Amino acid sequence: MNDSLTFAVPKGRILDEALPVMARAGVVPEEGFHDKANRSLTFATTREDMRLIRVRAFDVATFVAHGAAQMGIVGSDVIEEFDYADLYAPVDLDIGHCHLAVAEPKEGGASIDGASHLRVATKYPNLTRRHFERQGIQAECVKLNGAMEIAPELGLAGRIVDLVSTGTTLRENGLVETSRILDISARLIVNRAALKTDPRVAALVEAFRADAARREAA
Ligand SMILES: Nc1ncnc2c1ncn2[C@@H]1O[C@H](COP(=O)(O)OP(=O)(O)OP(=O)(O)O)[C@@H](O)[C@H]1O
Ligand SMILES: O=P(O)(O)OC[C@H]1O[C@H](OP(=O)(O)OP(=O)(O)O)[C@H](O)[C@@H]1O
Repeated sequence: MNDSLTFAVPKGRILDEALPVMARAGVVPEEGFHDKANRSLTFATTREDMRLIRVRAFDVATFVAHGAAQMGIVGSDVIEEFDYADLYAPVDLDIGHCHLAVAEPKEGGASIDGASHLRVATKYPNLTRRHFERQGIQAECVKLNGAMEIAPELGLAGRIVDLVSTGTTLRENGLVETSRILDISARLIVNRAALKTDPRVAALVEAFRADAARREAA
């Protein structure tokens, strides 16, 4: 099997935590990867048969689900939002911990919504709709790609659904968390067809799994 393997990583905040985990499984980028001025999106690794691509977090799942990359690392928020049938997430990497939550203005601004219909600003419309449906509430989602926290103050939506880690962003924007939807951590993801047909993918899954088990036991 001479085809090159492609491993997708998110360009943002998970990356620093992911690199040591990848290294322990034998996935090590070549020089140039850490150079902030480098605009290249594809990088060689110390394995001749593997390259890395560095893309937006949501796009990691899309590349892997379509088999354009055989494997990658992404937050479980992204996996749950897309729910791609061709994605398999076999290893919890125990990094990138945060949670998805509903938040509203501290001063009760969300009360402008009716009881059975809400407008919510979020990057996660599917998870948001599912969460409110479970309570018999129809959520109208306004899709934003960042800075959700300013939406209530500007009257775009009464509530937001966003990621929370320390809670600082909510606090500094006058919001309070009202319910927790999902606990999140980063996962190794693989394309199901690639896992079945390429033994190198199965071997890498085992390497990540063994490392996670070692860390859990430590
Ligand atoms: N505050 C946080 N603390 C810990 N993990 C977080 C936090 N915010 C986001 N994450 C995790 O990091 C992922 C976002 O990764 P990253 O920052 O690489 O995204 P990105 O591709 O830069 O985002 P964007 O598409 O918005 O540019 C989320 O999907 C989530 O799993
Ligand atoms: O609870 P905290 O520790 O304050 O973290 C939460 C913030 O982190 C994430 O944003 P990020 O910094 O990734 O920027 P983004 O808005 O561009 O997604 C998230 O969307 C929140 O805004």
